[in-house]
Amino acid sequence: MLNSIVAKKRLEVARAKQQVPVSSLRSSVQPGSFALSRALKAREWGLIAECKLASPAKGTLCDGYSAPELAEIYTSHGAAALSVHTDPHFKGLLTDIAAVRQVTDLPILRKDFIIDEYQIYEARAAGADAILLIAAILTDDRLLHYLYQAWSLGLDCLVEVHTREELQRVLKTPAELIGINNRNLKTFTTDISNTFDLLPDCQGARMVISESGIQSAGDARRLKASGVRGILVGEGLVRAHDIGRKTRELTLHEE
Ligand SMILES: O=P(O)(O)OC[C@@H](O)[C@@H](O)c1c[nH]c2ccccc12
Repeated sequence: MLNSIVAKKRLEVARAKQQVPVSSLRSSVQPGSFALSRALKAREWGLIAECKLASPAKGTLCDGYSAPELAEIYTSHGAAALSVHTDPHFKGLLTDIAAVRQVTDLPILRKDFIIDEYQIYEARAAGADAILLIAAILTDDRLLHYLYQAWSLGLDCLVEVHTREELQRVLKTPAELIGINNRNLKTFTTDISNTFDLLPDCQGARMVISESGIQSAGDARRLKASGVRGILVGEGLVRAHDIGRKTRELTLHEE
């Protein structure tokens, strides 16, 4: 599945480059100001709430709300930042970032499969503050190159790992934000114990975000107690009976 998504992504990027060449995209970009890392540093605990309308494994997850409608709910209920899917397998579009930007001042992470520098310019041109870099689909050289490329545009990078081997590779880079994905991208099953397993290996000044499969305030509390700085949650929010209330719950607002 991951391989087929990446193969389609290459075609998608090739088409986009034909429509808007990298030179014009580059000249239209205003640098960002590292809003995601600033927001996370300003608090002990942060919820990155994801606008996730569908997933390849489960199909439609949310048909009652659009990405900007979800963004408004998340913003008014205390999320620290937003993640916006821009890949079609998740019913996402690049234009969703600009639409979400219209309704919120929170930092926006572009959630996609970044395999080309072009997508980093696209992300910033669309108004994103951060990108996801997935270690499993990037070589060491590319990962490092994209990190510096993003930073030169004032964009933060959430660098995602699922295994200890990926984490060791990422620890050799200066990545500041590490996302431990609890979802195995090959089987799509989730288990939050993956965060507890890998967390002790994350040394230094890195901030760790636990990603995927997080459902309850209990999960959030256990992750916070273990030293994680925040969580990235999609399904647990969009499938909740009361999305605003679930958002508030995962911000651990009462504590
Ligand atoms: O919906 P969940 O289980 O809360 O997961 C959110 C987020 O972590 C997930 O969408 C995600 C994390 N990394 C990814 C990489 C590709 C696609 C999707 C993802």
